[in-house]
Amino acid sequence: MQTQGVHAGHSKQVGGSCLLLHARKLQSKRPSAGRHVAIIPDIFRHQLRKLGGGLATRKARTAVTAAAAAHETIDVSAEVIDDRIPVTIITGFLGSGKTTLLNHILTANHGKRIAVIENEFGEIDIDSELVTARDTLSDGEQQIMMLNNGCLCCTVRDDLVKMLGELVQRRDQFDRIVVETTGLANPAPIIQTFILDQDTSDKLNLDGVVTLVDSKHVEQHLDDKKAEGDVNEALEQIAYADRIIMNKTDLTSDSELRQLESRIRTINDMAQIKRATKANVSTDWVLGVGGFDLKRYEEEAEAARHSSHHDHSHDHHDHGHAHATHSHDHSHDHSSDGHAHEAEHAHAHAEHSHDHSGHDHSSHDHHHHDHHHDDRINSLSLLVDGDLHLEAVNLWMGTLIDFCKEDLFRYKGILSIAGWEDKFIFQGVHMVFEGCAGKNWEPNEKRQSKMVFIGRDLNKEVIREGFEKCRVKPGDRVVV
Ligand SMILES: Nc1nc2c(ncn2[C@@H]2O[C@H](COP(=O)(O)OP(=O)(O)OP(=O)(O)O)[C@@H](O)[C@H]2O)c(=O)[nH]1
Repeated sequence: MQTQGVHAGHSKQVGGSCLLLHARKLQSKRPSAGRHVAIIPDIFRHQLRKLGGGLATRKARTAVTAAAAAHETIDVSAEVIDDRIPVTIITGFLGSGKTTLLNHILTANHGKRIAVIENEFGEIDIDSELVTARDTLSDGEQQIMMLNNGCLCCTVRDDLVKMLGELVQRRDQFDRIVVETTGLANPAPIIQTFILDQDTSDKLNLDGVVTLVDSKHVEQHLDDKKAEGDVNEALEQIAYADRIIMNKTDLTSDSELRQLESRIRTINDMAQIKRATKANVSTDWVLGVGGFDLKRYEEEAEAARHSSHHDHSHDHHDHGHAHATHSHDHSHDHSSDGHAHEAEHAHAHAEHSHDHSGHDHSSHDHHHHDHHHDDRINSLSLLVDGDLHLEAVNLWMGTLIDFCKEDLFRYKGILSIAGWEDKFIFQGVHMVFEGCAGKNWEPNEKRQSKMVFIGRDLNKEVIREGFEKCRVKPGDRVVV
């Protein structure tokens, strides 16, 4: 049985406790801290009250409550093995290549035993027949379950929970679960099932959302004007993704692909993107994503930082980043004035990243600036140099989450809090927030805070200004 990353366990099982205890740890370090309520734990408690749990499991909450009642100290550095079953959601618009990817995963040589849940609208099961890989699997290996006659995100959501429960009973027969949604599924409620349903989240760990994009046809679906309140599924499937496969590249030109990638980036500046034909990507890249794992996020950011320092070469074929039309000047001044700026293109990704802290993005010739799309769903990446005031961040984040509510789809960040030796890592889905102390800032490491928000109708200007106001400015009194 594969145990999915010990780090995942650390963040998900004890996300709440490490955060709360971190505040206590600070108190013991600094006598003055006791007078001030640690703000991020406040947000966390607030969300727990509202949602009855979320990303923190019942186990974690019990541990926190018990520890708080007994005034005990929990070893927050202890790694907790996460033995929950990892689940990958494959989504993407009709015909984008989901079943093709599934076949690829089922036949690839990765040594993992996979159970599949296929969702189809109609009563007649066609999709499972298209999973040609099933013919090559022995009876014992066949774990393909069909959820017919309804969509996972609405009518058959309870069936999904039931089916997952059945799989949990047979967990010795496989290592992970892959769920293929219908082409018209809105991934949000499916994701929430894994986060908010207590029994499900206790036993299953949502590893990542992989979205297939039909590079030839997706734009027309993105442009679909929907009535107020209706979901544009193609947009939402991109917005919630941890991995995006721009499939069917054989049907499009390079310049179309660059243009599409720029547009995808404005919708989701958090996901990694790969171009492919026949969904032929490395299975490691789609399985074991750790998309909801704080430690993993920190590691990726770290890798991005190192690669940006040591390797400015780009593999255009692999990640297809739209650099051909960017005019990046890597000799520009990276010493920052520390202002919060919006990085409208992908700069902080494990595979490809730059540290452009503080430089003026408006001076770049970004290809997608020429192509204006009125996508109500988009992403905002912010980066400021220096430290942030704890209380200001608390207030700002709490207000933002409360105000945006369901319009805030996903967000992640790594913050530099004044007076804290370690980084603060957090992520959230709608109003479910999870955060925890990360690694210490290295002595020579530039302290800075970055955040990515993906949502609908986000008021970028207001969010940017709010973030900027959290910065510690020269002469500020820092309260920790
Ligand atoms: N030209 C081309 N065709 C592809 C590629 N990938 C998949 N296809 C074809 O596109 C069609 C749809 O692929 P599927 O994998 O069934 O797509 P899907 O997302 O599962 O489709 P639905 O279940 O209907 O939503 C099939 O005929 C595939 O063979 C590709 O990279 N290039």
